[in-house]
Amino acid sequence: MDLRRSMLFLPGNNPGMLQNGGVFEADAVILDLEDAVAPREKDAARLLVAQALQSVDYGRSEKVVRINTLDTYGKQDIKAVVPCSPDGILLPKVQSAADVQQAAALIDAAERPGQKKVRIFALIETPGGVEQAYGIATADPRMAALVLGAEDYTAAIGSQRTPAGTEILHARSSLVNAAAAAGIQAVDTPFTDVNDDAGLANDTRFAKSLGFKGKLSINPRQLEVIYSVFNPEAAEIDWAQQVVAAIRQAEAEGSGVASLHGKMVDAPIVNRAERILFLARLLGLVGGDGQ
Ligand SMILES: CC(C)(COP(=O)(O)OP(=O)(O)OC[C@H]1O[C@@H](n2cnc3c(N)ncnc32)[C@H](O)[C@@H]1OP(=O)(O)O)[C@@H](O)C(=O)NCCC(=O)NCCSC(=O)C[C@@](O)(CC(=O)O)C(=O)O
Ligand SMILES: [Mg+2]
Repeated sequence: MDLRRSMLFLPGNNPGMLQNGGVFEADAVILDLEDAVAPREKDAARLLVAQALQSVDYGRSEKVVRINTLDTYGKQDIKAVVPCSPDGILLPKVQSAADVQQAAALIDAAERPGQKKVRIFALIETPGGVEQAYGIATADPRMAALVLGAEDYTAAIGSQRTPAGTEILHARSSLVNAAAAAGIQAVDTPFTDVNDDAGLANDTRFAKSLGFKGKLSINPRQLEVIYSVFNPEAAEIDWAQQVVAAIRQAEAEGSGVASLHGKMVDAPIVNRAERILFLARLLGLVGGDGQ
């Protein structure tokens, strides 16, 4: 499992933000050539992003480039940035499996021999994309995650964002289900008020409860809040350790079901506990044996 609690957007036309993007310890950075960049700045931003990929140390952050749609500047973007070894390409406004397959073929042609395969992240931000989410998630082996873009999506369905998020519940759940069925991750839409930490925490907790594995961010100040939600809490880790201990003891006694504080522990509960311990191990919160 790759750690993508938050993916931080860095506007591709802002040399300062591109340069500093490695210091925030985001699980992923997204060097943006699409909506953060005005049309007259597209060529300059493409050069800047290609240069940043080769010269800036983004540390442990996964390096992802959001390109433009393939019917605008996207083909030029792929040609310029893929040979600079990004870890992934975020495709905006994906509507169908064919969109992913067309991009995959272009990426394939642009990769240098021996280069690590570039993953694809599909930004789902249209009603058609939501309808086709499973086909998109399974369109190509390069697919790493489905990512929700709620601003474009709500504009397209003629709705408005609200704090409760009722208007995007269907899209959120559709993405989570499609991604889980395809065995990839779902990453939630950004929270656009960078000064409302409480609102961000609520929105992130809700996204996590639906099954999202991470959330986009647009400002480094949002990372700590998002991490605090996605990181397993001490009580969760403690529960997971007790579950694993209980099932081990039951198995030693020849049973596949255990009881913990009066509650049944069987395979799905153990799977959930193991996911928590896996994440805790990745984050160094427990040792290699889960203790
Ligand atoms: C929001 C704001 C203007 C706030 O500015 P503020 O000035 O109030 O920020 P401050 O916190 O005061 O900055 C303190 C220090 O942090 C530095 N700093 C800030 N942000 C940084 C950053 N991202 N990376 C590195 N550094 C950063 C800053 O340079 C300063 O450094 P320094 O001067 O050295 O102290 C700013 O963050 C920003 O521009 N964010 C990126 C916005 C963006 O990428 N949008 C497009 C992507 S979303 C999208 O497209 C989604 C979607 O697809 C979804 C859909 O469809 O639903 C769609 O279509 O909408
Ligand atoms: Mg968008």
